[in-house]
Amino acid sequence: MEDTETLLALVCSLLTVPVPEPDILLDALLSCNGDVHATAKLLNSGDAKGSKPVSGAFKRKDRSTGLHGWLNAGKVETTVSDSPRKKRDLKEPSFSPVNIVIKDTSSSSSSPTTPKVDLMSVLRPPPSSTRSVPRLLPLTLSSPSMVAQHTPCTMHLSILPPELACRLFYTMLDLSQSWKRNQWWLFDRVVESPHRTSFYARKTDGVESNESWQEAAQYWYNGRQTDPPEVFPDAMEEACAYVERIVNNEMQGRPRLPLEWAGSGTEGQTWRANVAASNCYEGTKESVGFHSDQLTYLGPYPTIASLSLGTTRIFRLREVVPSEEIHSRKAQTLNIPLPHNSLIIMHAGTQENFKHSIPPQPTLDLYRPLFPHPSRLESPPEPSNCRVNITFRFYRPDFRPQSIPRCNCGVPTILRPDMKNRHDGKVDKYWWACYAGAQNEGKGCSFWRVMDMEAEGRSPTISDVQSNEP
Ligand SMILES: O=C(O)CCC(=O)C(=O)O
Ligand SMILES: [Fe+2]
Repeated sequence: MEDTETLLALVCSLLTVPVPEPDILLDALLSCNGDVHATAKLLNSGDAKGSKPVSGAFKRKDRSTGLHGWLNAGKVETTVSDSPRKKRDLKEPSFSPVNIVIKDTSSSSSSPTTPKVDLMSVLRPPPSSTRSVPRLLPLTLSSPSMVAQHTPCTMHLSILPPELACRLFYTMLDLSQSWKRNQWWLFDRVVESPHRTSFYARKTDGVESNESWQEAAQYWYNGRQTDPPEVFPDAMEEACAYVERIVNNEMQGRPRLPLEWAGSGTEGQTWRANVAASNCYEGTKESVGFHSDQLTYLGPYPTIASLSLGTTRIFRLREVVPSEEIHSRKAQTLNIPLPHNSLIIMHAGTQENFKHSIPPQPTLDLYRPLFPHPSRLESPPEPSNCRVNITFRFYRPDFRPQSIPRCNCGVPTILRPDMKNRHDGKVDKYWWACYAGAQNEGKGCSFWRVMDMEAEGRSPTISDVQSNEP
Protein backbone atom coordinates (compact mmCIF):
# COMPACT_ATOMS: atom_id res chain seq x y z
CA MET A 1 0.00 0.00 0.00
CA GLU A 2 2.95 2.33 0.61
CA ASP A 3 4.00 4.56 -2.26
CA THR A 4 7.52 4.60 -3.62
CA GLU A 5 8.52 7.65 -1.59
CA THR A 6 7.47 6.02 1.65
CA LEU A 7 9.25 2.78 0.78
CA LEU A 8 12.41 4.73 -0.02
CA ALA A 9 12.16 6.64 3.23
CA LEU A 10 11.78 3.36 5.11
CA VAL A 11 14.82 1.92 3.34
CA CYS A 12 16.83 5.02 4.29
CA SER A 13 15.83 4.65 7.89
CA LEU A 14 17.39 1.17 7.90
CA LEU A 15 20.67 2.05 6.22
CA THR A 16 23.87 1.80 8.17
CA VAL A 17 25.84 3.17 5.21
CA PRO A 18 25.55 6.65 3.71
CA VAL A 19 22.48 7.05 1.52
CA PRO A 20 23.32 6.36 -2.12
CA GLU A 21 22.02 8.28 -5.13
CA PRO A 22 18.23 8.11 -5.61
CA ASP A 23 18.53 6.05 -8.81
CA ILE A 24 20.57 3.45 -6.97
CA LEU A 25 18.06 3.31 -4.15
CA LEU A 26 15.26 2.83 -6.66
CA ASP A 27 17.15 0.11 -8.50
CA ALA A 28 17.75 -1.67 -5.23
CA LEU A 29 14.11 -1.38 -4.19
CA LEU A 30 12.94 -2.70 -7.54
CA SER A 31 15.42 -5.56 -7.55
CA CYS A 32 14.01 -6.58 -4.16
CA ASN A 33 10.41 -6.33 -5.41
CA GLY A 34 9.66 -3.45 -3.09
CA ASP A 35 10.73 -5.35 0.04
CA VAL A 36 12.08 -2.66 2.38
CA HIS A 37 14.08 -4.97 4.64
CA ALA A 38 15.64 -6.88 1.75
CA THR A 39 16.58 -3.60 0.04
CA ALA A 40 18.25 -2.23 3.15
CA LYS A 41 20.06 -5.54 3.66
CA LEU A 42 21.30 -5.48 0.09
CA LEU A 43 22.58 -1.92 0.37
CA ASN A 44 24.08 -2.54 3.78
CA SER A 45 25.74 -5.73 2.61
CA GLY A 46 29.11 -4.12 1.88
CA ASP A 47 29.13 -2.97 5.49
CA ALA A 48 28.23 -6.44 6.72
CA LYS A 49 31.33 -7.82 5.03
CA GLY A 50 33.50 -5.29 6.81
CA SER A 51 33.89 -3.14 3.74
CA LYS A 52 31.92 -0.20 2.53
CA PRO A 53 31.66 2.00 -0.51
CA VAL A 54 34.03 4.92 -0.43
CA SER A 55 32.98 8.44 -1.19
CA GLY A 56 33.81 8.10 -4.88
CA ALA A 57 31.08 5.54 -5.17
CA PHE A 58 28.48 8.23 -4.58
CA LYS A 59 29.76 10.74 -7.04
CA ARG A 60 27.57 11.62 -9.96
CA LYS A 61 30.12 10.46 -12.53
CA ASP A 62 29.78 6.96 -11.14
CA ARG A 63 26.02 6.84 -11.31
CA SER A 64 25.95 4.98 -14.61
CA THR A 65 27.31 1.94 -12.83
CA GLY A 66 23.98 1.69 -11.02
CA LEU A 67 23.28 -0.59 -8.12
CA HIS A 68 25.91 -3.15 -9.04
CA GLY A 69 28.50 -0.45 -9.48
CA TRP A 70 27.60 1.00 -6.13
CA LEU A 71 27.79 -2.31 -4.34
CA ASN A 72 30.93 -3.39 -6.16
CA ALA A 73 32.59 -0.06 -5.62
CA GLY A 74 32.58 -0.93 -1.96
CA LYS A 75 34.36 -4.17 -2.75
CA VAL A 76 36.90 -2.77 -5.15
CA GLU A 77 37.79 0.50 -3.49
CA THR A 78 37.54 -0.85 -0.02
CA THR A 79 37.99 1.07 3.16
CA VAL A 80 37.86 -1.26 6.10
CA SER A 81 35.56 -0.01 8.79
CA ASP A 82 37.29 -0.92 12.00
CA SER A 83 35.29 1.28 14.31
CA PRO A 84 31.88 2.93 14.29
CA ARG A 85 33.60 6.32 14.32
CA LYS A 86 35.12 5.53 10.92
CA LYS A 87 31.68 5.48 9.37
CA ARG A 88 31.38 9.17 10.03
CA ASP A 89 34.72 9.84 8.41
CA LEU A 90 33.36 8.83 5.04
CA LYS A 91 32.65 11.82 2.87
CA GLU A 92 28.98 12.62 2.49
CA PRO A 93 27.27 11.79 -0.80
CA SER A 94 27.31 14.50 -3.45
CA PHE A 95 23.98 15.96 -2.34
CA SER A 96 23.70 18.01 0.83
CA PRO A 97 22.23 16.22 3.83
CA VAL A 98 19.88 18.86 5.12
CA ASN A 99 16.32 17.79 4.88
CA ILE A 100 15.01 15.44 7.52
CA VAL A 101 17.18 14.40 10.40
CA ILE A 102 16.79 10.80 11.41
CA LYS A 103 17.50 10.23 15.06
CA ASP A 104 18.75 6.93 16.34
CA THR A 105 16.63 6.05 19.33
CA SER A 106 18.40 2.87 20.30
CA SER A 107 20.45 2.65 23.49
CA SER A 108 23.41 4.08 21.62
CA SER A 109 21.37 7.10 20.56
CA SER A 110 24.19 9.48 21.29
CA SER A 111 26.61 7.40 19.26
CA PRO A 112 28.20 9.24 16.37
CA THR A 113 27.30 6.41 13.97
CA THR A 114 23.78 7.73 13.34
CA PRO A 115 23.79 9.07 9.81
CA LYS A 116 21.98 12.26 8.96
CA VAL A 117 19.81 11.25 6.06
CA ASP A 118 18.77 13.64 3.38
CA LEU A 119 15.33 12.28 2.69
CA MET A 120 14.58 15.09 0.25
CA SER A 121 17.17 13.66 -2.06
CA VAL A 122 15.37 10.35 -2.27
CA LEU A 123 11.81 11.62 -2.44
CA ARG A 124 11.88 11.41 -6.19
CA PRO A 125 9.28 9.35 -7.94
CA PRO A 126 10.37 7.66 -11.18
CA PRO A 127 11.14 3.97 -10.99
CA SER A 128 13.91 2.87 -13.38
CA SER A 129 11.42 1.21 -15.73
CA THR A 130 10.54 4.74 -16.88
CA ARG A 131 14.11 5.63 -17.87
CA SER A 132 13.22 5.77 -21.56
CA VAL A 133 10.65 8.50 -20.88
CA PRO A 134 12.36 11.87 -21.25
CA ARG A 135 12.90 13.89 -18.11
CA LEU A 136 11.33 17.33 -18.05
CA LEU A 137 13.41 20.27 -16.92
CA PRO A 138 12.11 22.11 -13.85
CA LEU A 139 9.92 25.06 -14.69
CA THR A 140 9.86 28.28 -12.69
CA LEU A 141 6.42 29.83 -12.49
CA SER A 142 7.11 33.47 -11.75
CA SER A 143 3.72 35.09 -12.32
CA PRO A 144 0.13 34.43 -11.27
CA SER A 145 -0.81 33.63 -14.87
CA MET A 146 1.93 30.97 -15.16
CA VAL A 147 0.83 29.41 -11.87
CA ALA A 148 -2.78 29.26 -13.07
CA GLN A 149 -1.69 27.79 -16.41
CA HIS A 150 0.45 24.94 -15.04
CA THR A 151 -1.06 24.02 -11.68
CA PRO A 152 -4.39 23.71 -9.87
CA CYS A 153 -3.25 26.65 -7.72
CA THR A 154 -3.65 30.42 -8.01
CA MET A 155 -1.18 33.03 -6.79
CA HIS A 156 -2.21 36.44 -5.47
CA LEU A 157 0.30 39.19 -4.79
CA SER A 158 0.29 41.96 -2.14
CA ILE A 159 -2.94 40.74 -0.61
CA LEU A 160 -2.79 42.49 2.78
CA PRO A 161 -2.29 46.19 3.52
CA PRO A 162 1.52 46.52 3.95
CA GLU A 163 1.29 47.52 7.61
CA LEU A 164 -0.87 44.47 8.47
CA ALA A 165 1.43 42.11 6.54
CA CYS A 166 4.43 43.42 8.47
CA ARG A 167 2.64 43.35 11.84
CA LEU A 168 1.48 39.78 11.25
CA PHE A 169 5.01 38.77 10.23
CA TYR A 170 6.46 40.18 13.46
CA THR A 171 3.66 38.66 15.57
CA MET A 172 4.26 35.19 14.14
CA LEU A 173 8.04 35.53 14.19
CA ASP A 174 7.94 36.35 17.91
CA LEU A 175 5.54 33.47 18.59
CA SER A 176 7.66 31.12 16.51
CA GLN A 177 10.32 31.09 19.20
CA SER A 178 8.15 28.61 21.09
CA TRP A 179 7.03 26.57 18.07
CA LYS A 180 8.26 22.99 17.82
CA ARG A 181 9.91 20.88 15.18
CA ASN A 182 7.57 18.04 14.24
CA GLN A 183 8.82 14.64 15.25
CA TRP A 184 7.43 11.28 14.27
CA TRP A 185 8.44 7.68 14.06
CA LEU A 186 9.44 6.24 10.73
CA PHE A 187 9.99 2.55 11.12
CA ASP A 188 12.38 2.27 14.08
CA ARG A 189 13.76 5.80 14.10
CA VAL A 190 12.48 9.21 15.09
CA VAL A 191 12.57 11.75 12.30
CA GLU A 192 12.41 15.48 12.83
CA SER A 193 11.35 18.14 10.38
CA PRO A 194 13.95 20.87 9.89
CA HIS A 195 11.56 23.76 10.47
CA ARG A 196 9.37 24.98 13.31
CA THR A 197 5.61 24.69 13.22
CA SER A 198 2.48 25.43 15.21
CA PHE A 199 -1.29 25.12 14.92
CA TYR A 200 -4.03 27.67 15.60
CA ALA A 201 -7.80 27.34 15.74
CA ARG A 202 -10.44 30.02 15.35
CA LYS A 203 -12.95 30.76 18.09
CA THR A 204 -15.81 29.19 16.12
CA ASP A 205 -15.94 26.43 13.54
CA GLY A 206 -17.27 29.04 11.12
CA VAL A 207 -20.34 27.05 10.20
CA GLU A 208 -22.52 26.89 13.30
CA SER A 209 -22.33 30.15 15.22
CA ASN A 210 -21.67 28.69 18.68
CA GLU A 211 -19.50 25.70 17.80
CA SER A 212 -16.00 26.04 19.10
CA TRP A 213 -13.26 23.82 17.78
CA GLN A 214 -11.25 24.43 20.94
CA GLU A 215 -13.84 22.86 23.20
CA ALA A 216 -15.49 20.35 20.94
CA ALA A 217 -12.42 18.80 19.42
CA GLN A 218 -9.88 16.45 20.81
CA TYR A 219 -6.75 17.29 18.96
CA TRP A 220 -4.54 14.70 17.45
CA TYR A 221 -1.29 15.30 15.70
CA ASN A 222 0.70 12.54 14.04
CA GLY A 223 -1.29 9.95 15.98
CA ARG A 224 -0.64 11.67 19.31
CA GLN A 225 -3.17 13.54 21.44
CA THR A 226 -2.12 17.15 21.91
CA ASP A 227 -3.14 20.22 23.90
CA PRO A 228 -5.89 22.36 22.40
CA PRO A 229 -4.37 24.85 19.96
CA GLU A 230 -4.06 28.59 20.58
CA VAL A 231 -6.69 30.86 19.07
CA PHE A 232 -5.82 33.05 16.08
CA PRO A 233 -3.82 36.08 17.27
CA ASP A 234 -5.52 39.42 16.43
CA ALA A 235 -3.37 40.14 13.37
CA MET A 236 -4.05 36.64 12.02
CA GLU A 237 -7.79 37.14 12.53
CA GLU A 238 -7.57 40.44 10.63
CA ALA A 239 -5.60 38.84 7.78
CA CYS A 240 -8.00 35.92 7.65
CA ALA A 241 -10.85 38.22 6.52
CA TYR A 242 -8.80 39.23 3.45
CA VAL A 243 -7.85 35.64 2.75
CA GLU A 244 -11.44 34.40 2.97
CA ARG A 245 -12.61 37.09 0.56
CA ILE A 246 -9.99 36.14 -2.05
CA VAL A 247 -10.57 32.42 -1.68
CA ASN A 248 -14.35 32.70 -1.99
CA ASN A 249 -14.00 34.95 -5.04
CA GLU A 250 -11.72 32.42 -6.70
CA MET A 251 -13.92 29.46 -5.83
CA GLN A 252 -16.95 31.14 -7.38
CA GLY A 253 -15.25 31.04 -10.77
CA ARG A 254 -14.12 27.42 -10.57
CA PRO A 255 -15.99 24.16 -11.19
CA ARG A 256 -16.68 22.28 -7.94
CA LEU A 257 -15.94 18.57 -7.59
CA PRO A 258 -18.51 16.01 -6.38
CA LEU A 259 -16.99 15.26 -2.96
CA GLU A 260 -16.27 18.89 -2.01
CA TRP A 261 -18.18 20.40 0.91
CA ALA A 262 -21.36 22.09 -0.30
CA GLY A 263 -22.52 23.76 2.91
CA SER A 264 -22.03 27.43 3.68
CA GLY A 265 -20.45 29.32 6.55
CA THR A 266 -22.06 31.58 9.14
CA GLU A 267 -21.78 34.50 6.77
CA GLY A 268 -22.86 32.48 3.78
CA GLN A 269 -19.40 31.89 2.36
CA THR A 270 -18.49 28.66 0.65
CA TRP A 271 -15.10 28.47 2.37
CA ARG A 272 -14.15 29.47 5.89
CA ALA A 273 -10.80 29.26 7.61
CA ASN A 274 -11.38 27.71 11.02
CA VAL A 275 -7.83 26.46 11.64
CA ALA A 276 -4.35 27.42 10.48
CA ALA A 277 -1.02 25.64 10.48
CA SER A 278 1.95 27.96 10.60
CA ASN A 279 5.56 27.33 9.74
CA CYS A 280 8.75 29.27 10.23
CA TYR A 281 11.85 28.70 8.08
CA GLU A 282 15.02 30.41 9.19
CA GLY A 283 17.97 30.65 6.83
CA THR A 284 18.58 28.69 3.65
CA LYS A 285 18.55 25.18 5.06
CA GLU A 286 15.27 25.02 6.94
CA SER A 287 12.76 23.28 4.74
CA VAL A 288 9.89 20.84 4.49
CA GLY A 289 10.07 17.71 2.32
CA PHE A 290 7.62 16.59 -0.35
CA HIS A 291 4.22 15.71 1.05
CA SER A 292 0.54 16.19 0.42
CA ASP A 293 -1.51 17.53 3.30
CA GLN A 294 -3.41 14.99 5.39
CA LEU A 295 -7.10 15.02 4.54
CA THR A 296 -8.36 13.59 7.84
CA TYR A 297 -10.33 16.66 8.94
CA LEU A 298 -10.28 18.52 5.60
CA GLY A 299 -12.08 15.80 3.63
CA PRO A 300 -11.66 15.16 -0.10
CA TYR A 301 -10.67 17.95 -2.49
CA PRO A 302 -9.90 20.61 0.12
CA THR A 303 -9.02 24.21 -0.65
CA ILE A 304 -6.01 25.45 1.36
CA ALA A 305 -4.85 29.07 1.37
CA SER A 306 -1.18 29.59 2.11
CA LEU A 307 0.09 33.05 3.07
CA SER A 308 3.80 33.86 2.80
CA LEU A 309 5.50 36.53 4.91
CA GLY A 310 9.15 37.55 5.05
CA THR A 311 11.91 36.35 2.80
CA THR A 312 11.00 34.78 -0.55
CA ARG A 313 11.23 30.99 -0.67
CA ILE A 314 10.54 28.51 -3.45
CA PHE A 315 7.32 26.52 -3.19
CA ARG A 316 7.93 23.34 -5.17
CA LEU A 317 5.16 21.24 -6.66
CA ARG A 318 5.45 17.88 -8.37
CA GLU A 319 2.62 15.84 -9.74
CA VAL A 320 2.32 12.20 -8.66
CA VAL A 321 2.00 10.48 -12.04
CA PRO A 322 -0.79 7.88 -11.94
CA SER A 323 0.41 4.26 -12.22
CA GLU A 324 -1.16 3.77 -15.62
CA GLU A 325 0.80 6.72 -17.06
CA ILE A 326 4.27 6.17 -15.61
CA HIS A 327 5.49 4.52 -18.79
CA SER A 328 4.41 7.40 -20.97
CA ARG A 329 5.32 10.55 -19.06
CA LYS A 330 7.33 11.96 -16.19
CA ALA A 331 6.35 14.55 -13.66
CA GLN A 332 7.74 18.02 -14.00
CA THR A 333 9.11 19.93 -11.04
CA LEU A 334 7.40 23.29 -10.75
CA ASN A 335 9.11 26.02 -8.73
CA ILE A 336 7.04 28.97 -7.55
CA PRO A 337 8.93 31.77 -5.75
CA LEU A 338 6.61 33.08 -3.03
CA PRO A 339 7.33 36.69 -2.06
CA HIS A 340 6.31 38.51 1.13
CA ASN A 341 2.56 39.16 1.36
CA SER A 342 1.59 36.68 -1.35
CA LEU A 343 -1.11 34.03 -1.17
CA ILE A 344 -1.03 30.72 -2.96
CA ILE A 345 -4.36 28.93 -3.01
CA MET A 346 -4.09 25.17 -3.38
CA HIS A 347 -7.44 24.53 -5.01
CA ALA A 348 -9.45 21.30 -4.99
CA GLY A 349 -7.39 18.45 -6.41
CA THR A 350 -3.96 19.86 -5.51
CA GLN A 351 -3.53 17.42 -2.60
CA GLU A 352 -4.83 14.49 -4.67
CA ASN A 353 -2.59 15.14 -7.70
CA PHE A 354 0.55 16.85 -6.42
CA LYS A 355 3.07 16.82 -3.61
CA HIS A 356 4.57 20.05 -2.40
CA SER A 357 7.69 21.09 -0.54
CA ILE A 358 9.79 24.04 0.54
CA PRO A 359 13.27 22.88 -0.47
CA PRO A 360 16.50 24.12 1.05
CA GLN A 361 18.11 26.63 -1.26
CA PRO A 362 21.68 27.80 -1.74
CA THR A 363 20.98 31.50 -1.19
CA LEU A 364 18.26 33.84 0.04
CA ASP A 365 17.24 37.37 -0.80
CA LEU A 366 17.19 39.17 2.54
CA TYR A 367 13.79 40.55 3.49
CA ARG A 368 13.78 44.22 4.46
CA PRO A 369 10.66 44.92 6.54
CA LEU A 370 8.98 48.27 5.84
CA PHE A 371 8.32 48.87 9.53
CA PRO A 372 10.54 48.50 12.61
CA HIS A 373 10.16 45.50 14.90
CA PRO A 374 7.95 46.49 17.86
CA SER A 375 9.03 43.46 19.86
CA ARG A 376 9.78 43.68 23.52
CA LEU A 377 11.60 40.36 23.34
CA GLU A 378 15.14 40.49 24.61
CA SER A 379 16.57 38.92 21.49
CA PRO A 380 13.99 39.05 18.69
CA PRO A 381 14.75 36.68 15.81
CA GLU A 382 16.59 38.20 12.88
CA PRO A 383 13.72 38.94 10.47
CA SER A 384 15.67 39.30 7.24
CA ASN A 385 16.38 35.60 6.67
CA CYS A 386 13.07 34.19 7.95
CA ARG A 387 9.95 33.14 6.14
CA VAL A 388 6.69 32.67 7.99
CA ASN A 389 3.93 30.72 6.33
CA ILE A 390 0.32 30.46 7.46
CA THR A 391 -1.87 27.84 5.79
CA PHE A 392 -5.50 28.70 6.43
CA ARG A 393 -7.66 25.61 6.33
CA PHE A 394 -11.32 24.67 6.59
CA TYR A 395 -11.91 21.69 8.84
CA ARG A 396 -15.21 20.29 7.61
CA PRO A 397 -18.08 19.79 10.03
CA ASP A 398 -18.72 16.38 8.45
CA PHE A 399 -15.14 15.36 9.30
CA ARG A 400 -15.30 16.35 12.98
CA PRO A 401 -12.81 14.57 15.25
CA GLN A 402 -15.64 12.53 16.80
CA SER A 403 -16.52 11.12 13.37
CA ILE A 404 -13.05 9.89 12.46
CA PRO A 405 -12.74 6.08 12.58
CA ARG A 406 -10.28 4.74 15.15
CA CYS A 407 -7.89 1.94 14.39
CA ASN A 408 -7.19 -1.10 16.53
CA CYS A 409 -4.66 0.96 18.51
CA GLY A 410 -7.57 3.25 19.53
CA VAL A 411 -6.09 6.23 17.69
CA PRO A 412 -7.89 8.28 15.00
CA THR A 413 -6.96 7.03 11.54
CA ILE A 414 -5.71 9.30 8.78
CA LEU A 415 -7.39 9.86 5.45
CA ARG A 416 -5.25 9.37 2.36
CA PRO A 417 -6.17 9.63 -1.30
CA ASP A 418 -5.16 6.80 -3.64
CA MET A 419 -2.93 9.16 -5.62
CA LYS A 420 -1.57 6.49 -7.93
CA ASN A 421 -4.98 5.50 -9.28
CA ARG A 422 -6.53 8.54 -10.85
CA HIS A 423 -8.55 9.17 -13.93
CA ASP A 424 -8.96 12.68 -15.35
CA GLY A 425 -7.22 14.07 -12.27
CA LYS A 426 -9.75 12.49 -9.91
CA VAL A 427 -8.98 9.77 -7.42
CA ASP A 428 -11.08 6.63 -7.20
CA LYS A 429 -10.63 5.95 -3.53
CA TYR A 430 -9.69 7.42 -0.18
CA TRP A 431 -8.52 5.22 2.69
CA TRP A 432 -8.69 5.43 6.44
CA ALA A 433 -5.43 3.96 7.71
CA CYS A 434 -3.72 3.47 11.07
CA TYR A 435 -1.35 6.29 11.94
CA ALA A 436 -0.44 5.24 15.47
CA GLY A 437 2.96 4.03 14.25
CA ALA A 438 4.00 7.63 13.68
CA GLN A 439 4.26 8.07 17.46
CA ASN A 440 4.12 4.61 18.96
CA GLU A 441 7.73 3.59 18.38
CA GLY A 442 6.89 2.91 14.76
CA LYS A 443 4.40 0.21 15.74
CA GLY A 444 0.93 0.62 14.29
CA CYS A 445 -1.78 -1.86 13.41
CA SER A 446 -2.95 -3.03 10.02
CA PHE A 447 -6.25 -1.12 10.13
CA TRP A 448 -7.20 0.00 6.66
CA ARG A 449 -10.64 0.85 5.30
CA VAL A 450 -11.93 2.48 2.14
CA MET A 451 -13.84 5.67 2.96
CA ASP A 452 -17.53 5.55 2.06
CA MET A 453 -18.95 9.08 2.24
CA GLU A 454 -22.56 7.96 2.08
CA ALA A 455 -22.34 5.08 4.54
CA GLU A 456 -20.38 7.29 6.94
CA GLY A 457 -23.03 10.01 6.64
CA ARG A 458 -20.68 12.73 5.40
CA SER A 459 -22.59 15.57 3.78
CA PRO A 460 -23.60 17.92 2.26
CA THR A 461 -21.33 17.42 -0.73
CA ILE A 462 -21.57 18.99 -4.15
CA SER A 463 -22.90 15.68 -5.51
CA ASP A 464 -25.66 15.61 -2.82
CA VAL A 465 -26.72 19.10 -3.81
CA GLN A 466 -26.60 18.35 -7.53
CA SER A 467 -28.58 15.12 -7.16
CA ASN A 468 -31.28 17.04 -5.27
CA GLU A 469 -31.61 19.59 -8.05
CA PRO A 470 -34.67 19.14 -10.25
O1 LIG B 1 5.57 26.74 3.99
C1 LIG B 1 4.83 26.44 3.06
O2 LIG B 1 4.53 27.20 2.15
C2 LIG B 1 4.24 25.04 3.00
C3 LIG B 1 3.77 24.54 4.31
C4 LIG B 1 3.10 23.23 4.19
O3 LIG B 1 3.25 22.53 3.23
C5 LIG B 1 2.20 22.76 5.25
O4 LIG B 1 2.03 23.42 6.28
O5 LIG B 1 1.60 21.69 5.07
FE1 LIG C 1 1.70 21.05 3.15
